[in-house]
Amino acid sequence: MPTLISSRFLLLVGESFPIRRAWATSRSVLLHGSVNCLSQVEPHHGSLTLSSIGVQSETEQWNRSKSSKVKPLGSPSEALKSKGKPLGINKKKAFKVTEKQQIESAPFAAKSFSELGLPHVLIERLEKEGFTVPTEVQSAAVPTILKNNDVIIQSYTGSGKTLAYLLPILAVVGPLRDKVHEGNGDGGESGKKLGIEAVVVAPSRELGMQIVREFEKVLGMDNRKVVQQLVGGANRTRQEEALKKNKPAIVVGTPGRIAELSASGKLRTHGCRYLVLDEVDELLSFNFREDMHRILEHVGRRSGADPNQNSGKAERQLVMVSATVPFSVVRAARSWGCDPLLVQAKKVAPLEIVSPSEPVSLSRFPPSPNPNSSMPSQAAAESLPPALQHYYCVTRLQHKVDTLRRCIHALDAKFVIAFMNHTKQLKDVVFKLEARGMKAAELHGDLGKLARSTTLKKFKNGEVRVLVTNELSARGLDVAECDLVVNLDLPTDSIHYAHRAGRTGRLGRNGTVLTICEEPEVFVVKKMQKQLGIPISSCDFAEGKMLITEEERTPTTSGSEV
Ligand SMILES: Nc1ncnc2c1ncn2[C@@H]1O[C@H](COP(=O)(O)OP(=O)(O)OP(=O)(O)O)[C@@H](O)[C@H]1O
Repeated sequence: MPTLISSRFLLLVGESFPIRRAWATSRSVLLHGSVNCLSQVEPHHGSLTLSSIGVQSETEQWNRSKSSKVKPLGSPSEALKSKGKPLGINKKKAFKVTEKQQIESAPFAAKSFSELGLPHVLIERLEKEGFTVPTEVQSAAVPTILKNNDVIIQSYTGSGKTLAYLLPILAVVGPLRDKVHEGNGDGGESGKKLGIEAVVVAPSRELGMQIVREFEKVLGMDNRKVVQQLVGGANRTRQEEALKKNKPAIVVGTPGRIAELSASGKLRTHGCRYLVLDEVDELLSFNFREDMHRILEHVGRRSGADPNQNSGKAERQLVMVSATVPFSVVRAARSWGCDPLLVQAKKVAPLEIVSPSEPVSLSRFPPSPNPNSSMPSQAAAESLPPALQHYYCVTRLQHKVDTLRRCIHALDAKFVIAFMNHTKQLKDVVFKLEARGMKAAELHGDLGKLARSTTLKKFKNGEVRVLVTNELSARGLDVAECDLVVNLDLPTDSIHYAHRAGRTGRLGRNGTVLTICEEPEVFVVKKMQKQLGIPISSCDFAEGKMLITEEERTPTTSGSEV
């Protein structure tokens, strides 16, 4: 589209470019792994890393002076180096910059799991499964939860929040637990006799199943019956039978099914020690209101205990988890938890925002006492993995799918998630992509459980290249290889943008996010760019290449000023 980009400075990836554009160009180099481009940059600046080009702290970079575009080389994390396997999605094309860039951006703390107070047997299991170094948020969360604190865990997508709560639970519950805890409560060799000891709630079946698999991975095949899935859409009678037969110590499920089983008396959770709310901001949305109320009132609450009394609160440990923690979550934590702490990648702090007497609202982002609160935007900014690169492309509605296809070819993306807002249109996009020879499949809530899990399996094993989906897949879905996220429709706000974007660039890997929009929608992209404090560069596709448009950079403002 020459007319669209003619007035701006244009970068054609793989061709010559002036060295003064090193910052923007370096991003393209990393994106495409083009040795041609690299060779033109290196003689002037030495080898580049993510931090050296400022991508790791893009917000900072964005706000800083334009003259200091190339930073000095930082030292790679020893912790990740010791893992010995590169995380890159472009492994085959990798050149020396790529590995350093990935190491730099990986969220690992320079610690081992043994420093976190976990039992030896659990650490052995972790090592067997290839988990040798905790991520930063795991290093902060595990000891904090082990000390019996109620917590909110907030860290960006793909930073390992699941293990951050799963490990301290397994340190106390089930066969891998610390023997110190053996004499506690009713006691029991495998922990089974104690009944349900941990309830983990997730907003979707897919996420629930994924959490179960993570538990099973750590527990090992022999112990996998310690955890039981209770997701909606699955056969309820079979779940009830499994509860009776296996007597699991941990259940993971969706709010509806857990509340249903609890109300019917088939799931007894009054003696439960842990209640985990994964994707808590989603769980507190209006849709889940009644079920969440039942769960919060019953799990870990002995019958007869007054929920308004502190004594009632202390019976269970509450763990709330999300990449985005809006005001409503802080309020919920204060109301339902006991002096909860906020755990982030490198810090643990008390919640100071709302007085404990304030009522909990189970609606999404309720009006806060401070109408100018920038909490949602701040939360979104902190939820983004640092190694992501963000672009937008302007096109007409009828050309969106073609732009998607050209983008996939230009970036040679292998695992693509394309988001839309309306379920009805997903099929049409799949049809168009397949007609052009690209393997695609739709994934949405109207499909049955089996169809959903089959599609997801096919996507994960590479049979399907493009997963066309809606908000269902925006949260929690962990497909490590996902290298491209495309917004075919604009997300409703920066929080939704952050969760969609977070399906790529997981655990320090590279990732690209492209928003395909029409001209009148560009202002929305600009607004999200400001709210998130990230650069979202304009781009186009021609001759199988990505053209990145250099735009005038305006300083970002905080979310509250937008
Ligand atoms: N210490 C670790 N070492 C290696 N891999 C890890 C480690 N911790 C987590 N992972 C892996 O990283 C991936 C991302 O973890 P996880 O899904 O828990 O991220 P998350 O922060 O919960 O993301 P989201 O916010 O999108 O739900 C998973 O595949 C997980 O198995």
